Amino acid sequence: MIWGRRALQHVKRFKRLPFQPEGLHRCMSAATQNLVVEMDGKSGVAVVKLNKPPVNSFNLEFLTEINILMEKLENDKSCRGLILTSNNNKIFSGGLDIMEMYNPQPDRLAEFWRTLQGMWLSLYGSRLATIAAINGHSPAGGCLTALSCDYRIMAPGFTIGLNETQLGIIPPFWFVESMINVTGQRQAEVCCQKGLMMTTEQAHSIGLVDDVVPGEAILERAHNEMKNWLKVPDFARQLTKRQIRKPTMDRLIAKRDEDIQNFVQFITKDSVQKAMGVYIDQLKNKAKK
Ligand SMILES: CC/C=C\CCC/C=C/C(=O)SCCNC(=O)CCNC(=O)[C@H](O)C(C)(C)COP(=O)(O)OP(=O)(O)OC[C@H]1O[C@@H](n2cnc3c(N)ncnc32)[C@H](O)[C@@H]1OP(=O)(O)O
Repeated sequence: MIWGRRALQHVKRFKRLPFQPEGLHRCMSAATQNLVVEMDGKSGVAVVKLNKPPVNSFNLEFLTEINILMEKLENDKSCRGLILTSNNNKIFSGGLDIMEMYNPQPDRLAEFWRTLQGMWLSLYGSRLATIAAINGHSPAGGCLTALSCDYRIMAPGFTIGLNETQLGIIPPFWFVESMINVTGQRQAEVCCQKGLMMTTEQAHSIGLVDDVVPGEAILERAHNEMKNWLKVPDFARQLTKRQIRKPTMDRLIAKRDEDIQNFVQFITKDSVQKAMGVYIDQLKNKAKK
């Protein structure tokens, strides 16, 4: 992948701090502008916290940061597992940054979508064992991110779902397939068509979420679950994951350009722009109240 100038600026910002002793093992902390990363050198588990106020929404720059970090972790032989969570204990991620899709410049819009595809491909196809510790609301693109992991733990009191149809948007086939692969066809049919935002308990009952744990205990639970995943020899786990996920990934890889064109054509329609404007006004007005 060729990174643009903006992306390279982010690479420079990703500062590696010196190894620091933590207990008996070494722990590395690092930070980009919008990500907090804690790497435990002994267990090989990286905890990545989304840290982009106010709602961890994914814009082009944030997605680029995540892609660069994923590449670093994939290439780091000592890293075996990734726990993805939020630094904001109320919102895991508000999904795609709606401002990227409102009055967009077509070139940036296409780059934005390609970068989202890249993020999904790297997380969904990661060699690492991946656990989403969902410690807040997780609509649309936030839900997709969680669906891309191997295991999901969610705190009660929040909502999650692919709610695109509620916004008059058709969820792309790879969003829907991600849901089907986790919940099964019937549940995916219902929740994607209706654009359901489910409570933690509802999500658990359809298998979208594997475990429900109070927010304050979610990271500890994620680390314990990670130990189970890392008991399996890496190569066996990785090749099995690849075998299961490859057909879904291949479908996007084969249609990547077509998918970008569809997205750009759809988003730039006058009717969609009008609806987007109304939705943004509603969000801003709600925030003011
Ligand atoms: C052919 C295929 C075509 C298209 C496919 C497109 C697929 C799209 C996928 C998506 O992910 S679309 C985005 C969907 N996300 C949402 O609809 C979430 C909307 N937000 C919320 O529901 C809530 O904001 C919340 C995330 C639950 C947080 O609620 P809270 O009450 O804590 O915060 P508040 O609503 O006051 O928002 C604070 C602040 O943040 C702004 N905001 C919220 N969400 C987004 C977002 N997704 N993108 C950009 N900005 C967002 C909100 O406007 C407020 O801003 P302000 O303080 O400046 O007013």
